Amino acid sequence: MSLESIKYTRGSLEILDQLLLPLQTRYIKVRGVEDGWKVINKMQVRGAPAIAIVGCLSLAVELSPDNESSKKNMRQEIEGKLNYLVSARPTAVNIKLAADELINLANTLCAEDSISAEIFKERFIGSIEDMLTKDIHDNKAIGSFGCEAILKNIDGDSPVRVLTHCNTGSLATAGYGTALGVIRSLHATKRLEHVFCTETRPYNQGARLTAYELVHEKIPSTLIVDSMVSALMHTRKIHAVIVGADRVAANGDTANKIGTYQIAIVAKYHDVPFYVAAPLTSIDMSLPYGEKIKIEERPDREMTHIGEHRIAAPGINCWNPSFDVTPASLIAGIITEKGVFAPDNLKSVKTT
Ligand SMILES: CSC[C@H]1O[C@H](OP(=O)(O)O)[C@H](O)[C@@H]1O
Repeated sequence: MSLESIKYTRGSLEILDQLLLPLQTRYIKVRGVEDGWKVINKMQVRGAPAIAIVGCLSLAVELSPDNESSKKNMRQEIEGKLNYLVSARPTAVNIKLAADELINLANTLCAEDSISAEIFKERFIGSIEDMLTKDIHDNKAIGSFGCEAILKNIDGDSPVRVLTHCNTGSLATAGYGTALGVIRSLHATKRLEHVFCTETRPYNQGARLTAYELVHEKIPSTLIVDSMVSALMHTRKIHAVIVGADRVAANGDTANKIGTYQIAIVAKYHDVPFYVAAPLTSIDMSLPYGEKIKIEERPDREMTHIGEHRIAAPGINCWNPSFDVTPASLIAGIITEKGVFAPDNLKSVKTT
């Protein structure tokens, strides 16, 4: 049983193959950018922050043994490889923003005559390695702010029942998680009565990954089928919904795992506050609203089969968008490492 999705030391990267969870724990070596692209595209590693971190670490591993190239050559290689990594999956913005920052860093280091090729490489790789520790730090802050936001609506010190969708925990980040980080913080402060997690068809991030994390940490939880959310809210008092994000547009519209939008609609109908938990690296201020977000469509086989077992009639057409967009009007707040913001107030915390 391991919740460590990423194992990294300078020059060496392994990722936990999430396609095999929860029944098998197997790590895969990532030797460079080609491997990085493949494990992201196949969803052996997934989750917006983890995609960015693993993608960039795959470049760091590839660069590490290079003691011959000039700064100029490294910089040229870097831009091409980062743009290639960004193409592995189109919806989550984190890897694109990380790539932009790293290309800017490479340009700055290249332009500084006093910086040797050796220092260039050290500073560049060090910047990527910092992503690991920053992500965990940011997730702990998201957890704390999210806990505060949910509990402020609760009378006294009674515990809460919450719902989450997909997987936003240690398996989707460098550790602790975003929406699941809020749930971990509620549990740690003894204010969590119960968490309900949806199975999240067709990849089953909830049934296979979130349930795995919750059971591992003995957090009181119940798995439900995606189509049970309205019945759950009709029969039980749910105090809040907390989900993650792959890309938040400037107006607060949020792309997240398919099924999120309808949960937000049901939450509105039942007057349950619906929160998005995401680091600032998931917010794309270059997109004015959610309709502009590119939604990845995945292979039919992810719907028609579970493993090698076919569950859908041969010949049926499939539509398999991996994400949908929840309008800002359905979102009570966006929980970030800098605090909780109204969806229409993101410009107060992020400009690019
Ligand atoms: C903190 S992970 C954010 C986000 O990523 C997941 O998508 P996928 O499993 O396809 O990478 C899901 O939408 C999570 O909410």
